Amino acid sequence: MSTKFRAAIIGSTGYGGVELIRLLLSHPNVEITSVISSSSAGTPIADGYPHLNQIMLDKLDGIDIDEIKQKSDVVFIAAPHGVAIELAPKLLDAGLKVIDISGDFRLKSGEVYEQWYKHKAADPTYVEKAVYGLSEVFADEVKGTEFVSNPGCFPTATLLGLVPLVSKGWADLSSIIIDSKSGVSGAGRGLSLTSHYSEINENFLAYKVNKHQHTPEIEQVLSRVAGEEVVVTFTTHLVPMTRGILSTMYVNLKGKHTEDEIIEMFQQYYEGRRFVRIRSKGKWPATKEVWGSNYCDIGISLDERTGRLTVISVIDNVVKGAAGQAVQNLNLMMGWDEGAGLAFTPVYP
Ligand SMILES: NC(=O)C1=CN([C@@H]2O[C@H](COP(=O)(O)OP(=O)(O)OC[C@H]3O[C@@H](n4cnc5c(N)ncnc54)[C@H](OP(=O)(O)O)[C@@H]3O)[C@@H](O)[C@H]2O)C=CC1
Ligand SMILES: CC(=O)N[C@@H](CCC(=O)OP(=O)(O)O)C(=O)O
Repeated sequence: MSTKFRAAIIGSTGYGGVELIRLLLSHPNVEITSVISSSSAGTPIADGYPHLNQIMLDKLDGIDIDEIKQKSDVVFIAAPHGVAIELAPKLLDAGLKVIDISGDFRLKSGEVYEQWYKHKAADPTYVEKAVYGLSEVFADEVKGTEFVSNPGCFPTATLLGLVPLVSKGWADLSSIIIDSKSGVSGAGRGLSLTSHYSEINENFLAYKVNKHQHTPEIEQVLSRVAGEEVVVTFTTHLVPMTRGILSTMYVNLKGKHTEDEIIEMFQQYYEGRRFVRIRSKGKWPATKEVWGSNYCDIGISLDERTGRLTVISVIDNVVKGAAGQAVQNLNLMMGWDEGAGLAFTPVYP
């Protein structure tokens, strides 16, 4: 009998789910014991994803809490908003560990969740239990927890570029502007007009301006780190590529700091955290440099004329922004090597 930790994936037929399959298939401590679909139970997962032929023979299971309990130790939920609100409490009550990659348990205020997600909020008892899994910042809280709420893709890229500055007290908290761009896989596999080839090819557009659901998530974390309320301006854009997020953050500094000093402070903040790489002076990262990997690369530039800092952060939205960080969080929860199953090089070119 296998002694590996058994994982089930709800939403395994989506982009986040299928990336979890890719990562967990090579995880040394984990075995995928159930791939779950709410709409295609009984069919082989490779029917919808032929790249899994001869790699994963499993048929999709339906959603049955008792069966999931029999078959697994941890459940990843990679489904649209609202699904985990119903399922996570049942899975936790059944004694399972849960890692939810949707936004359902990220916001501590139900009122704020309902305002931004236009959906009834989760039971506050379970919201309280959920640990926000921004791995490099909240690792101590993730260690040993049963329930992780995985951060959103834009917040992951953005917060990793802002938290060191805010925690050090070097940022003018009223000045933060975030300009983010995402590849189309961030919108999931479902068809929609904006992800339609002829709409996005040779195109570049802003969307959900001042209305993006990740705004309160970014503000919640920055406020917590700062110890006072932080409000940001956050604009998202869609770019004609498949994977990748690039976030550019503009921040006025409090006090005088040189660029060298700021780069060194970032390097110290992330010392020993292998998945965050701070670029040296004059070097800025590109999405291709993290493609298919769990890295977040950050470049920093100080405009000495204005005293304004520019921080540029890149991730692969499906890996560090979703499935990769979820696996990193499982590793932290279990006390395993943080990089287990994630120690691969970005795909280049
Ligand atoms: N794509 C990305 O880069 C990121 C996505 N996320 C979040 O992760 C979640 C999944 O995203 P993504 O994989 O891109 O989305 P997809 O649209 O690609 O996949 C979502 C999957 O959820 C399943 N699903 C739909 N309805 C239900 C239901 N009622 N119960 C259970 N499962 C259901 C569907 O599969 P089936 O019909 O087979 O059940 C579908 O394949 C979302 O909440 C998203 O916001 C977070 C960070 C990054
Ligand atoms: C390109 C694109 O459409 N991206 C999605 C990201 C959604 C996501 O990953 O985050 P949640 O889990 O918080 O929904 C968006 O902007 O809504």
